[in-house]
Amino acid sequence: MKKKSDVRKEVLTRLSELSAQVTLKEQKEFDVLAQLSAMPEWQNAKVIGTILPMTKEFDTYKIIKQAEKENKRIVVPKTKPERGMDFVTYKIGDALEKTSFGVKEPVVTDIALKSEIDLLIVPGVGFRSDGYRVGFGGGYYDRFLSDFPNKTCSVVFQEQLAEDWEPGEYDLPVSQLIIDQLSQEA
Ligand SMILES: Nc1nc2c(c(=O)[nH]1)N(C=O)[C@@H](CNc1ccc(C(=O)N[C@@H](CCC(=O)O)C(=O)O)cc1)CN2
Ligand SMILES: Nc1ncnc2c1ncn2[C@@H]1O[C@H](COP(=O)(O)OP(=O)(O)OP(=O)(O)O)[C@@H](O)[C@H]1O
Repeated sequence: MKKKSDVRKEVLTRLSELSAQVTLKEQKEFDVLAQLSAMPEWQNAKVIGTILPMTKEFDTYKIIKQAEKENKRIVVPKTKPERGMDFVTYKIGDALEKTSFGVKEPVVTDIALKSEIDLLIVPGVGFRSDGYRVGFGGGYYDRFLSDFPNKTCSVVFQEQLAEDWEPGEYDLPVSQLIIDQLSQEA
């Protein structure tokens, strides 16, 4: 059994390697996007929660562009003191500011109610196949998910799968993982 901190380190190394393979990473992202946008929960969603990505993360701009094409409202996190987050409307081109952690957040804050977010795409570093996740260690999503009423999923590279660790008392699984189907040799 591994510690969550070791899983985080191990997966971040694999994500660095994947980020260097720009074309492979993009192919994986388009593969996952195709699976995601075929889901009934995506098709029925009016409001979708996602993130603004850092370099090693899944390029969620692909997801945001697809959602805009389908006239869906996109909301992304705006962090607050005490490890809280609001989800605020984001459209491509909106003004952003960088937090001390290095994540971009919208300047303007048009906050969505939790119950308005039909589908929340939860970020993470490592994932067990049953949906338990290791994040960057902020605990933001574990807090947010504790009373989130709607569908959750995560978009995941095969490189992020890590089974050999035990979730902690606050950890909550996402209800569905969407994993790239590209073979490692592709
Ligand atoms: N792209 C993206 N946005 C996201 C997340 C994410 O995983 N990915 N988050 C997913 O949760 C939230 C931000 N996550 C964070 C996780 C950890 C720390 C953190 O450890 N902060 C340190 C200080 C770091 C610094 O300022 O350099 C600390 O608070 O001690 C901050 C934010 C919201 N936005
Ligand atoms: N619902 C909660 N209430 C109080 N503390 C919490 C809650 N959820 C998580 N925490 C605390 O937050 C800290 C970070 O949690 P953890 O290591 O699980 O973060 P993570 O899953 O990697 O990050 P994130 O959820 O932001 O992606 C831990 O100390 C944990 O005890």
